[in-house]
Amino acid sequence: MSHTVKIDDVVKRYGDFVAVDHISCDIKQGEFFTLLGPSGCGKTTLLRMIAGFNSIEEGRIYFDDKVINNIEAHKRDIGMVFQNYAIFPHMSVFDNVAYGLKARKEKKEQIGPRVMEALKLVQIENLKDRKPSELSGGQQQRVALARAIVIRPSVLLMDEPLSNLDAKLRVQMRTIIKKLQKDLNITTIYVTHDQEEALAISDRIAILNKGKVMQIDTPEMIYKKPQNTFVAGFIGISNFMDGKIVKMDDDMTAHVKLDAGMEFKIKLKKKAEGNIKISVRPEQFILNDPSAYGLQGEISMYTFLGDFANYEVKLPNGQIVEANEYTKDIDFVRKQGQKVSLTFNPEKINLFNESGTEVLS
Ligand SMILES: Nc1ncnc2c1ncn2[C@@H]1O[C@H](COP(=O)(O)OP(=O)(O)OP(=O)(O)O)[C@@H](O)[C@H]1O
Repeated sequence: MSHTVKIDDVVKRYGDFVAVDHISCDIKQGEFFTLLGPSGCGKTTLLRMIAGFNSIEEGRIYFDDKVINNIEAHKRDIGMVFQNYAIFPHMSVFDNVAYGLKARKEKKEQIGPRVMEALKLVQIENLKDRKPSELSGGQQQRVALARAIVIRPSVLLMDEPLSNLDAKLRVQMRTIIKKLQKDLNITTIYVTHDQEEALAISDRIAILNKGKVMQIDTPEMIYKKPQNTFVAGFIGISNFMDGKIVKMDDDMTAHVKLDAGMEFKIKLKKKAEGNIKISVRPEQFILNDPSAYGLQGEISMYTFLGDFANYEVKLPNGQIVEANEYTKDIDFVRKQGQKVSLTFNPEKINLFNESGTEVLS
């Protein structure tokens, strides 16, 4: 049975530098949980702490209700997949996968069927006699995956397993990994810097920045309801605009005036005043004729992208925003230099405090 993993206020320092800065999160049994963030945010360091390759200086990590801080890596019952495959070049595919079972002194008659079962799960049973040098990158990564799951680990850890593969193979492999993870129901912690991959593959994502957790949520909530401007800016495209709350009604409706010249009303979770920031996704802008109410702008660039067009729109204050519009009919594609008015549904945007650290809407 696979474990829950509880990370409780853990810290890792390299000298004065804090690589993992009081991180906490609860990972459910069978969950596909991803650590996502820019380079150097501490995701590999945290994964290695869970694996037992890095010491845990402060805080605790639990597998179910057992503290694992002082348990050696090879006794933690984890499977690991790395970016560089880390398979043995002199051994056949079969022997690579069998290695972990032999090391655990599994019964001889069990090894063959278990290896074949794992190879079948990653769809490379026909390659069992090949050497790694006779395999493509994607096939090598399947060997690494088979080797990690053959021991039936309680927790599966993966560190950028797809980043050495080309784009098409990455998409294929992530589907295989996701399906395999669900079929085996193994609690999985996955590290990536690729936001699309994280959104596609995860049950929940922890967004990290500078060693701290910025948000833990489902992919959909991370995209639609970022808790701060870091997450809004890191995931997908967000147009940030400055403004002011000019009036607050008793029912928490804020009257907002944007510096770029438009007023709108938005329901907030709590009372607020003064300067604020909003973020608007390109697909949330509604483009209208210039006579209509909204932010008045001029299209400074457009890119036709098949089912939608992407426009850069220059606002009167000089700011350029990105807006997308579906192009069911090519005749409706707007052109450079054309004047437009932009509006949005306030329920679809996010409003943050001035420093961007807290979502207020
Ligand atoms: N052994 C070490 N000694 C000193 N600093 C380290 C060491 N290992 C990592 N760091 C630093 O800790 C920070 C976090 O590193 P980590 O490898 O966890 O980042 P990451 O989020 O996985 O980034 P990437 O996506 O680039 O792999 C980085 O700033 C890194 O330079």
